Amino acid sequence: MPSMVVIPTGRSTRRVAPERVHSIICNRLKDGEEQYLVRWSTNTATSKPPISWHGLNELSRCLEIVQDYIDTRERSLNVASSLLHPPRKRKTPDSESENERRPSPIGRHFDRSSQTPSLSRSSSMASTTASTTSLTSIDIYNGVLETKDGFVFAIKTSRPDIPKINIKNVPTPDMANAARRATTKNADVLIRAAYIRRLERVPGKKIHLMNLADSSTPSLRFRYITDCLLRDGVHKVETGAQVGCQKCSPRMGRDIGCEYTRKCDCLEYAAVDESRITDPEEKAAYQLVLKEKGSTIGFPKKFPYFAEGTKVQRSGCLVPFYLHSRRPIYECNDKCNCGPYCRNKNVQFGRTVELEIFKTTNRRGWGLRCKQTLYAGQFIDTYRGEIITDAEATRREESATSRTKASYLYSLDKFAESEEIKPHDVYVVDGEFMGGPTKFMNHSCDPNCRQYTVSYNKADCRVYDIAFFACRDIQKGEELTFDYLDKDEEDEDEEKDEPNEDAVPCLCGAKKCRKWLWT
Ligand SMILES: C[S@@+](CC[C@H](N)C(=O)[O-])C[C@H]1O[C@@H](n2cnc3c(N)ncnc32)[C@H](O)[C@@H]1O
Repeated sequence: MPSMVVIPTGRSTRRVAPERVHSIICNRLKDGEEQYLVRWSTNTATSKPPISWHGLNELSRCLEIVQDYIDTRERSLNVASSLLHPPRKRKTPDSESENERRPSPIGRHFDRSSQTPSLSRSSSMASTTASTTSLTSIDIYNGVLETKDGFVFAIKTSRPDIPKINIKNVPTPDMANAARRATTKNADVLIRAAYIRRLERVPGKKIHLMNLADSSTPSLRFRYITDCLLRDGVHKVETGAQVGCQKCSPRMGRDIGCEYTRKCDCLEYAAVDESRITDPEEKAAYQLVLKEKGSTIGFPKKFPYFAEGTKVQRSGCLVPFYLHSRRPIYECNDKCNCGPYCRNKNVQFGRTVELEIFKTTNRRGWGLRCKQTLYAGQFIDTYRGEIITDAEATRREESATSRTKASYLYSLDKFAESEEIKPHDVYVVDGEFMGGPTKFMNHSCDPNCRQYTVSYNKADCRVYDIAFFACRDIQKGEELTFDYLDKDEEDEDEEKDEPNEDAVPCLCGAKKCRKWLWT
């Protein structure tokens, strides 16, 4: 039988080992200290798992779990209810299912208000007994605590001197009352600081966090990544098979790479720049190609980005032709001969603008805005996450039990029709658990940003980047939004779908708002 360890408070060397924690089920203020009731995992099912109270100094490795608890508690208190709405186009895996195992003390208490708790001693009784034994002085139920290598573990025990409590009866009415009165201010501060530390580690320009609406912080379960992660069953065309432009060189045209050449293989599928076809013979050849739907290789191509030499604020921005079309952009890649400074490389170098994640005040959850003025066509960032199969996306959607979840699933179906990719073979980006700050971009029916397909490998029509560009000049501090429906121009006059029962009301506030996020 392991010996009982009373964890000295104020010693940060001993911390609760998060992998052993099932959930946090209650909070309280004890002698001015915020404490949280940890339910420990057990190997076998039991109605009396070990439970123990811990201060924040012991929970520094478990802040995600504390945050889950606080979020659920807030929802139960109805303070931040209905911030996020059920997704339509794609639903997300339900991290709330985890939360459902971690009932809020308030919700639980109300649910069971007609029941008489079977626990004969309330927590306050337990602490009264505490004065007589060291065991109850730290309020441990159904188990003992042990420390190893600075970590605290709980071990189930049947020692008669340890208070027994059935998990169904936790929180007790006394605990629920105390929880309702207790603040979570210190935990909120620690959670916010942990999130900011993570943002500081994201490469590139600074990402700020601002919340003037409430005390919440975006989920600590989110991991910032710089490249998408390919999950099971997702295959990218090997980089070995990637084709780069071979006939180009770093010293072509005006010393700026592929832009002025007609030889660039990467521009194979780019739009033909008809204004540069002046020779009558070439004009006739081009007409023939158009008629026969032949290859446009060898004709001058429209380059996607403004080159150096244009106005400073335009340099690197999308040219109007691409900005106003839905045409995919093919950038040069590592296999190209044009070298690292080719102007046909832009999105692949990542974000160069300073952003701010902020809490909206009209029930749209978090949003994203820029800390600097952006120009029409300026690249913002890509949408990143786990790339999963359609089957996995469906599984994650179906496992969602909450209808009040935000959607972070984005189908990579740009080439589905042209390449005859079957719907179940289309991959999906899930940006809920890992990704970039664009995860927080909200929808607007009158957006200031637009999403574009950017590919570095024309042989791969299933894995590509989704890149956000400003579609008009954007003032510093303006919220960045895009249209979630991403309709091609030709679809835009399509008849509007009637909203179904799961339709999410749109809160974008635009004059021409379609009223529904997804129908
Ligand atoms: C990709 S997330 C955007 C970030 C999200 N606001 C958050 O806090 O994580 C998409 C979700 O945001 C919410 N949302 C975005 N735009 C909205 C709008 N115009 N009206 C209402 N809800 C919106 C919906 O819950 C939607 O499922």
